[in-house]
Amino acid sequence: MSNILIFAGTTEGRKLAEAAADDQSGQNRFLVCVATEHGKHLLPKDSDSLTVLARRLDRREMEELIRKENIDRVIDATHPYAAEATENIRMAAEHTGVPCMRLLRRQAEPEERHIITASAKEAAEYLKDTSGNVLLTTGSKELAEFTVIADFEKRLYPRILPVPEMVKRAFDLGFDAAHLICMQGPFSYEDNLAMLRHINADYLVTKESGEAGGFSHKLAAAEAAGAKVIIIGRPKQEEGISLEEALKLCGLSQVPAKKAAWFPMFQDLTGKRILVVGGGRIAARRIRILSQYNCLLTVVAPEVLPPVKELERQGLLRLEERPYEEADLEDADIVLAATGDRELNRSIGILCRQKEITVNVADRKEECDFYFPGVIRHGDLTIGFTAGGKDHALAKKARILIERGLENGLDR
Ligand SMILES: C[C@@]1(CC(=O)O)C2=NC(=C\c3[nH]c(c(CCC(=O)O)c3CC(=O)O)Cc3[nH]c(c(CC(=O)O)c3CCC(=O)O)/C=C3\N/C(=C\2)[C@@H](CCC(=O)O)[C@]3(C)CC(=O)O)/[C@H]1CCC(=O)O
Ligand SMILES: NC(=O)c1ccc[n+]([C@@H]2O[C@H](COP(=O)([O-])OP(=O)(O)OC[C@H]3O[C@@H](n4cnc5c(N)ncnc54)[C@H](O)[C@@H]3O)[C@@H](O)[C@H]2O)c1
Repeated sequence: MSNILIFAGTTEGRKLAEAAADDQSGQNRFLVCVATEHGKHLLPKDSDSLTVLARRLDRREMEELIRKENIDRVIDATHPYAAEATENIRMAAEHTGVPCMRLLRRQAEPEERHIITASAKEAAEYLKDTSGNVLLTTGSKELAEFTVIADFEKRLYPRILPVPEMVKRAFDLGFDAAHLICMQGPFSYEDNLAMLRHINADYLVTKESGEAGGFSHKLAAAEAAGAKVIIIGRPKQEEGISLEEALKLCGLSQVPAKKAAWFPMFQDLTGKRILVVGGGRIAARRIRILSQYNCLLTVVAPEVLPPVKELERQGLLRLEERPYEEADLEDADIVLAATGDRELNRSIGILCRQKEITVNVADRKEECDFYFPGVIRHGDLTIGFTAGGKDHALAKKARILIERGLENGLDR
């Protein structure tokens, strides 16, 4: 019999817990720790083989738990950005002499997710060819490097220590007072997110500072704010084992994911405030359909196709011919992100989930709360088509086939 302690809080942690709950071998007892009741809610119910504990533990409490429960092995499946938890788990395991494995999702190399540069100079060179606001968190020493950027005093927001020499250096270089963020860290995820939002940042520049510099908080906040991260110096990839390896280590086999199709729920859209961001081919196709459902439609896009303008003339929607702004989400009940800009669509999806607004992201099915169906209306009959997001052309083909069938008198 072995006792295994799992720190969960990620999809991988949940999958491991599901496999543990299904374990019929009688060989293992699993104790799964998550930080919150919400986290517990997402996990399987307690069973003979599994107990879930919902509480944020400090290092001492972790050690007590490991000793009290006679833990033989620890698996850390916390979030990659939860660097503090990972450090506590590692230390607690070390102090109690229990082996500890870090479970990590296979993810893209940092080079694919972020812009990695060798120096501040190189980061500045990169920014020269971009537009949008930048939160500079590299300190005041390298500020001069960034003055090669055109309009640097308008685009850049340096975060520097509230020390007279440093503030003076920034002024001497020509930075604008209204753009200086003079504060002493450490900065939490929330602090970073608030600052990125406040300055409407498209970029965050940071050094690869390791944990003392709050690096992971910056990355997580930038992701939530939809800001691209430029890292000076190459970040270390955390080492760890995969979900498959963790399952094997625990003698478990993965519970097959329940691949249920999505339920076709027909919804009353009367009076619902629906925001469509984008006015191209895809948006126009969806706007045309939505305009038949008594909802309050708003379309925001710098360029829209003629059919959308025609619907505006008919008073069926409000049209804002300009780029999207975050404030557009205020008051929306449902949002469709259908611009040609992947990063923008993605950030709209993230913000909507944060604000609990139902969202459809036309270029990434994984980011959708609902799929837009192919639609047929034939008298009182309404038909929606989906191929579960797996074969869009099939949904279209089926729609056309049934439409023809209806026209040819299938309904008689
Ligand atoms: C039903 C329909 C409704 C509508 O759009 O009005 C619809 N897609 C249709 C057509 C279509 N879509 C695409 C093509 C190009 C050729 C091809 O790939 O086949 C064509 C053909 C065409 O346009 O002729 C490309 C595409 N679509 C999605 C992605 C991203 C991804 O898969 O992650 C990409 C790649 C984009 C890229 O590369 O950037 C995603 C989604 N598209 C969906 C709906 C949702 C689930 C649908 C399902 O059940 O499968 C879902 C998951 C989310 C959503 O957007 O709601 C409509 C038929 C309407 C009709 O004619 O009746
Ligand atoms: N779900 C689907 O069925 C499906 C099918 C094909 C393509 N797609 C994806 O859907 C997206 C849109 O495709 P499309 O063919 O309509 O593209 P498109 O190029 O015809 O239209 C893009 C629209 O986005 C608008 N836009 C660009 N920047 C904007 C901003 N900052 N704010 C507001 N609006 C902005 C443009 O003005 C334009 O109206 C693409 O990402 C495409 O990959 C989805």
